[in-house]
Amino acid sequence: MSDPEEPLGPVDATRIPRFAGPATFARLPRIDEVPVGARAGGIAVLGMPFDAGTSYRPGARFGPGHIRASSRLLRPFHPALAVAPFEAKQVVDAGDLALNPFDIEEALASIETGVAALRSEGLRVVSLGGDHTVALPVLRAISDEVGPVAVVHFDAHLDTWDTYFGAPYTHGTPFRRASEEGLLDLHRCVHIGTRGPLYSAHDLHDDAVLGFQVVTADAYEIRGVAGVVETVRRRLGDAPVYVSVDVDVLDPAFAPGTGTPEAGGLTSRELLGTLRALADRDLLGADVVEVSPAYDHAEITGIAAAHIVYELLAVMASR
Ligand SMILES: N=C(N)NCCCC(=O)O
Ligand SMILES: [Zn+2]
Ligand SMILES: [Zn+2]
Repeated sequence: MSDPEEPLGPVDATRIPRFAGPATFARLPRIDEVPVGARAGGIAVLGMPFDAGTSYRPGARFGPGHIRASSRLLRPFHPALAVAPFEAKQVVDAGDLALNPFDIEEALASIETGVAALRSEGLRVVSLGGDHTVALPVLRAISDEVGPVAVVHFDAHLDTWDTYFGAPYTHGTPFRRASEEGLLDLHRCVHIGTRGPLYSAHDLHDDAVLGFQVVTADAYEIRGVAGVVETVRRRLGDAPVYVSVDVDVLDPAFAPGTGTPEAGGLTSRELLGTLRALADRDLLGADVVEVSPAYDHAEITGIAAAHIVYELLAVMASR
């Protein structure tokens, strides 16, 4: 029997093979297996199978299941941070939200309600996308509680464009809408890993007005992880942060399974190292989005995404 005082942890891989048993993230307990009182102060991993906001390759609606399937090999101890995240915090898999694939605004409302419900139980939420549109309603739910939020946004793209085909809610527009809606701390938001062609030079001007500083992918070549981290820390001050990770921030060599791939991206090691440097921060929540398994090979993208989620959980458990 498990000790009711201790967090209920993942299935023990030395007793039940990794390729057997429940298909939750990292083989963690389902939310309904942990009493409400024991969940408070914990972390919920929440699937958002939604890709009606994609502008190019679809398929991110299958991202949550793919990330979970690729998370079976994760182990309980994070050596670089010296933390056992599933012992330090009660982490649960809250399953997937049921999101209307034909009505974007209804889907966004369902996400906001779903995240708010978990947060009202005292759980922080790590979202598994889904396309990047899902970040907007998550920020609505968090900002509704704590006011304008500092966002660290890892992405090849700015995602502060205005509309596509006249549509305001897409995966290329969540951070413009968030800024317009007053959800962002305009002095404390930063993009990391930006690269590739834009629509026009105005894109960068608009982006700065909307509240973002840009750290390009090239900055890693010039200044390394430590240099990037220094810039980010200066931007954030000591504010609590929301971390949004579009898996296309990684080079397509490290994450081919995504909707809008761009050459010249980060290595997995650079991304994990940058996330790790946030371990002394108060993380309000996080997402890992844009995993599109139909374009993945040998679980390359799924494994990268599972490790990104694990890094985020370890960072959250470090404080
Ligand atoms: N959020 C992601 N992954 N991509 C946005 C790209 C929008 C475009 O097609 O220009
Ligand atoms: Zn992107
Ligand atoms: Zn994005």
